[in-house]
This record gives sequence, C-alpha cells and structure tokens, in this order.
Amino acid sequence: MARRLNQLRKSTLSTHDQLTCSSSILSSSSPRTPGKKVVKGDPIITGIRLRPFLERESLIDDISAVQIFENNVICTQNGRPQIFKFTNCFDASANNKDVYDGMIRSAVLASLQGYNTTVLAYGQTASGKSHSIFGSSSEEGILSLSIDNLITMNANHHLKFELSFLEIYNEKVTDLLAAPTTSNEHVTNKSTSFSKTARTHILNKFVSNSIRTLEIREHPVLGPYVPDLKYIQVKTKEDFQNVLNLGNQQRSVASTNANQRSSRSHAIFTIKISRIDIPQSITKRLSFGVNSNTNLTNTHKTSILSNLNNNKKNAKQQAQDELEAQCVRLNFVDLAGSEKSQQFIRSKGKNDRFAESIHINQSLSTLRNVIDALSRQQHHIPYRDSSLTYLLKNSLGGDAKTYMLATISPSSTVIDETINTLRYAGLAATITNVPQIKTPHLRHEIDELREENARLKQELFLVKSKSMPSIHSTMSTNSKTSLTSIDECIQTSFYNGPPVSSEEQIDNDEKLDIVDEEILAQIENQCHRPKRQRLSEQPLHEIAKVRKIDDTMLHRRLGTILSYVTSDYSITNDNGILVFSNELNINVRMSSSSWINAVEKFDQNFDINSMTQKEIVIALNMFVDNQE
Ligand SMILES: Nc1ncnc2c1ncn2[C@@H]1O[C@H](COP(=O)(O)OP(=O)(O)OP(=O)(O)O)[C@@H](O)[C@H]1O
Repeated sequence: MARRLNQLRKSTLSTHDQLTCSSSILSSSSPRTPGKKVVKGDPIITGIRLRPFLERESLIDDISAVQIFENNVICTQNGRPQIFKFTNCFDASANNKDVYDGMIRSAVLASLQGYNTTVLAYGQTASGKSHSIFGSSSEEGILSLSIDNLITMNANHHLKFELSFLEIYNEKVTDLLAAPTTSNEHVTNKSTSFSKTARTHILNKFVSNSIRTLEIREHPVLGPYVPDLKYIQVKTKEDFQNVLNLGNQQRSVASTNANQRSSRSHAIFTIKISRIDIPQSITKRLSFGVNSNTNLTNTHKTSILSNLNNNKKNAKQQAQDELEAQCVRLNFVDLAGSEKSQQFIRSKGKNDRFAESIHINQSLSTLRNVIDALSRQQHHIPYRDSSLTYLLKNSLGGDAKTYMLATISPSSTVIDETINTLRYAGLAATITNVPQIKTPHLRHEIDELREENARLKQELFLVKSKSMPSIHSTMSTNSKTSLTSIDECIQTSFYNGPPVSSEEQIDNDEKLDIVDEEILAQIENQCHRPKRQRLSEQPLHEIAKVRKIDDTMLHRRLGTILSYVTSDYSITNDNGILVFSNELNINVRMSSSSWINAVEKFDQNFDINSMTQKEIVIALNMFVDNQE
C-alpha cells in the first residue's frame, strides 16, 4: 500500500509539468474575455466519481488509465499523464453513501434552506450516472438517500414533498408518471398475429401515441417549466419507491422501440418541497370559484359577468403562481451518455439511430455550448437551442444551486471520452450561479431567531461561567419561551420576505459568523481555557485513535446523557446519531465528530445532575459543531 502511494506520489511529482500543461489545456477550452467582470455568486460545485472496473472489462484484460489521488484525477493517455484537480473526488472504492455524504447532502440542505437545487450526473455511457442517482439492487442511490434525509428532517411534518419524473428523448419531453393513453398489453396481444417487423412498427406507433409529449413554457417569474407535468405527493420512503418504480416502468415501456433508450435519453427526477401551511392571502384567492352562469339574457350583464370571471381567473392564476414561486425544487438529472454522435453512428449504422444521435448530440452539444458560453461570460447563452438546456436554464448560470457529478470509467479504451468529461466538468466549475432563496415567507422570523439564538448562547455561557446553579432559573421569561420554539422554527428554515441575493446572504452569514466568533472568544476568555481545535470530519475510530479515546466509552457516555432526555434515539451506520423527540421538539442528526465534541464539551462544562431535560438538550445542541 505504502509502495503504491509512493509510486503515485512520484507520478504526481513527475507530472507537475504536465499539470501546468493540462491547466493550459483547460484554460484554452475556456478562454477568459479580457477584463471580464467578476461575478459574485456560487460556482457550480463539481465532483468526479471513478467507477470500478466492470467484470466484462476485467475479462478482456483492460488496464486502468485513471487514478484518483486526493483531489487529483490522473489520466494516462498515450503513455502521457495529465492531472485534473477537483474539490470533490471519489475513487473506485467509494459507494453511493460516500458520494452522498461528501457532496450531495449539502445539496439537500440547500433545498431545505429555500434554494432551487439541481444535481447533474454527467459522463459517458456506462460510467455510472444512473448507478449513482438511482442505485442498484444492492445499493441505494443518492436520490433515495436524499429522500431518506428529507423525510427524517421533516419529523414535524411541516413540509410537503411531491415528485415528478420526466424524460427528454429526441428533444421531446414525456411525463413518466402520467398513465399512458392506451394499455401496452392490449397492443402487444392484438399484434401477436403480425410479423415481427409489422409488430415492431405497430409497437413503435403505439409507444409514440401512448406517451404524451409535453410542452415547455417560460413563466416570467418561475422561468422555464412543464405546465402539465404530474406531481405525486409522498410521505414515506415506500411511497417514493412506488413513484420511482412507476416512472422506471414507463421508461422501460418506451425502451421497447429503442433498445437501451435510457442511455440516450435525459431523465429529470424532481422533488418539489413546499410548506404545508399556505399563507391565508393565497388560500383565499385559490378558493375563488369561477361562476359560469348560463341563464343570462342580457348582453350587458353577460359582459360584466364575463369580466368578473376573468378577474377571478386571473386572481386564481396569480395565487397559483405565487404558490409555485414559494415551492423549492430539488432536481436530479441523469444525462444521456456524453460520447460523440460519431460513435453512435459507427456502432449502430442505422438511419433512425442517426436521427436519434443528432438529437442527443443536439442536447449535449447545446449543454456544452451553454457551459462554454457561461464560462466565457458571453452575452448570448443558447439555452433555447435544446429542450434540456431550456429546462435547466435556472440551474446553469441562473438563480439555483447546482452540483455536477461527473462520472468516469477507469478503462484505457475510453480515455479520450474520460478526458473530455473532465474538461467539461472543469469548465462547469468556473460557472457562477447567483442563488436566490425561493420561499420568502419566514425570512424575518429566521433572522430574528438567529440573533436570538446567538444571544441565548451567550446568556447560557455567561450563566455557566458564574457557576450555574440552574440555567433555567437565571434566564429571562422571554428567553425561555424563545428557546422552546427555536429548534422548531429553524428546522423549517424557509425564508420570508423579499428574495435575498446570495451576496446579501453571504454578508448575513459572515456577520453571524463574526458574532459567533466573538461570543466564543468571550467565553474562552471567561473560562480561561485555550482555544480548542475544531475536529475535522474523520471516521470515529480514527479520531478515537488520535485522541487515545475509547469510542465505545464515548458511545456509552452519550447514551447516558441522552437517557436523561429521551429513549428515542439511534446510532446510524456512520456512527452518527439520530435523536427523535417530538415532545421536546428536537430532531438532531449529529455526525460522529460532532457528537464526540458535544459530549466532551458537555462534560467539561456542565453537571448533568443539576440540569433539567430541556437544559441538557440546549447545552448539547450548543456544542454540536455541525448539526445536520
Ligand atoms: N460505482 C459503481 N460501483 C459498481 N458498479 C457500478 C458503479 N458505477 C457503475 N456501475 C455499473 O456499471 C454499469 C453501467 O452503469 P450505469 O448504467 O450507471 O451507467 P450510465 O453512465 O448511467 O450509462 P448510460 O449513459 O448508458 O445510462 C452498470 O452495470 C452499473 O451497475
């Protein structure tokens, strides 16, 4: 192992010059306009995932041309190594959970904060896009893990989740959750007396008739959307699985007329998140009935009534738009294989395949053109040149948060495509979005709660530093009341008020960080303790080893503390901890390093025997570095 690492290190050093060279390749594919303005916002977050060798590749003695070493992806093409640097790299040993924890979890959290968020899986055919998003029989995909996380975090049932699943194939958008217009069985049974060619023809016709093609429209506020797309509400993981199965079933019905269609179509799975409690101002307008009085005789009366009805219709439409604008969408996009159309033409050599490849190529080449134009900050971005880019307009250089997971194969036979993928992922990382919070109806409350939270933290510590007889008894009544509702409100962290620009948001966050820092500094001074170093996210056993702490002892200690609070908690696979207690209004998911820190700090600062349950929860929460 050490020898392997040394070899890789050497190869990294010896390829330092190549790095400069490959950086220049990268920059040559994204030449910067001289003097272009610096756009403030969030870059598209990119990650690279290398899949393991497949059995069939091992059988033909294919050799690995790609290695991942820390944040470097090292590709060997014609004996010449090239290095690409990325912030998130997952090697062949990573599973979907690792990808979720390392990159996608923050996308889910962003959507809960009120941002429209998109996760794009980009890469050539068979590089692992679908495996990452949808998983396999033996492994959950990042989509399922995201749903899991969302459902767990919605313990108070304040949020509603609705799912849609669409496919873009040959530039046409189809709804994978809408029932087909006729039954497939009916057609296949009826067609049994036909020859194979005639049956294929009938089936093709049936498929194109039974699957409704949808239009894309652009709304002035919402941006491009598919008006008639079906959304299905889900409450449990089982509901989600049923929706996914339904969509996949429809997708496979469509595949009968185009083998492995899924490889050449784009699929967009959307989780629409909204609050259960709709503001009254909207509910009223939504319930407006539109009268159709057919007994009118007087023309004048008719025209007045028709105007009234139109106004009602407009008010209803407006209310619906307002409601839509307050929903957040978390999209998972499984793109078609990114290889060049030439390969399709060569491998298939058929006319219909040619048309198909042109469409796929149109979508993907437009996607590349859009990425290219955005990275160069050009004025015209060709979003409308393909259905895919039109629908993803807000996710590419718009107001959404975007994550791109580029999947690559280790095989030496496809190294050109792998390098292509890495180049586009590199370009995508230079694109800046300006994310806007979409759900404006809690903003002021959240701002106030954050301030209140910081103030209470300070109050709590000050009380503690004066030997703390009982936190509760020294707190103001207001503080006690606020503390009760803080957890609940922060959990449902949908904003209220006008949309905040990401700049403002960063500014607010920075201010809050400064306040936090100041409070911590004050506390450190008061407690005369040296500043503690923050723990990095490491596996539990590693932290325990470095700190010479017995992790089972820590588990036990946490168990004891929690048993004062609730009996409803569980240890997760990654040694994190999930606490449920509706009665106490807590729903805490701590990672291993967070709760180790929390337990240690708790023990150093508090005497559990002199505290109420509520105080224990507050104190524990206060010490969690990274509450998720
Ligand atoms: N990380 C992984 N671990 C194990 N097997 C994987 C992994 N990634 C991909 N595979 C396997 O590789 C094969 C191709 O993967 P997948 O279908 O996800 O590719 P894809 O990029 O979605 O292809 P396409 O563009 O054709 O849809 C599948 O058999 C899948 O199970």
